[in-house]
Amino acid sequence: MDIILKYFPNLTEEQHRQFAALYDLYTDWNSKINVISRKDIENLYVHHVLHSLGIAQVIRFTPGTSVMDLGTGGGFPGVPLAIMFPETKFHLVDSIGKKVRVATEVSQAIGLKNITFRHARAEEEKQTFDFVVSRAVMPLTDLMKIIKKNISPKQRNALPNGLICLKGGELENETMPFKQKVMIHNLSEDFAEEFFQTKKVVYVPI
Ligand SMILES: C[S@@+](CC[C@H](N)C(=O)[O-])C[C@H]1O[C@@H](n2cnc3c(N)ncnc32)[C@H](O)[C@@H]1O
Repeated sequence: MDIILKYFPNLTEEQHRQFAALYDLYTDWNSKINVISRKDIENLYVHHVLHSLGIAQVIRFTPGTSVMDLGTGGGFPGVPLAIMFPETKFHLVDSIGKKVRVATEVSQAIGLKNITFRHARAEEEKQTFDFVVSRAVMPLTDLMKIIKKNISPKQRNALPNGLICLKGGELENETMPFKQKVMIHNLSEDFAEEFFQTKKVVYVPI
């Protein structure tokens, strides 16, 4: 938890309480339904919570914005982002029902009001959003094909919208089709310590 405060020292009391509660909740749920590798649960704050918040280093979602988390698993990056941006609406989608259950239970236990869930393949989700976020789910080009239908058409003077994902490895080929507009942000070591080698936030405005 200290590592979250190091990078986000201005949390409200409510956010502090919510982040602090995650450890016991995920430890408990993870012993019943595996959403985080069991030996990694000790690293919950660095490998999962802080890593998810890497997206908050790149974009501050403005109040009223809507965000879908595609392939959220046990709630990453969606749950930490929903705590960080209480005025933004998050919709977390995953094709594995028991993972969605864990994310739902954790969110209810900490009293998150700005979050909804869907147990479905993202291909079936028809709602539109300002942004889609995703961590460790599929290559950029596959994500793009799926989410084209989910990004709200841009209005005149609209705020930016697009796809933001946590990525690792060689991105040259993966980002090639989006070369002109892709923005790549390197996370610091604390934010991305060894986790899936995903040390970059890739933002493709649409
Ligand atoms: C490696 S896990 C990552 C989970 C989470 N994003 C995280 O970083 O902890 C990949 C997740 O994507 C989900 N997934 C893969 N393809 C999907 C699809 N087409 N629609 C919805 N969920 C999908 C899987 O069920 C799985 O939970």
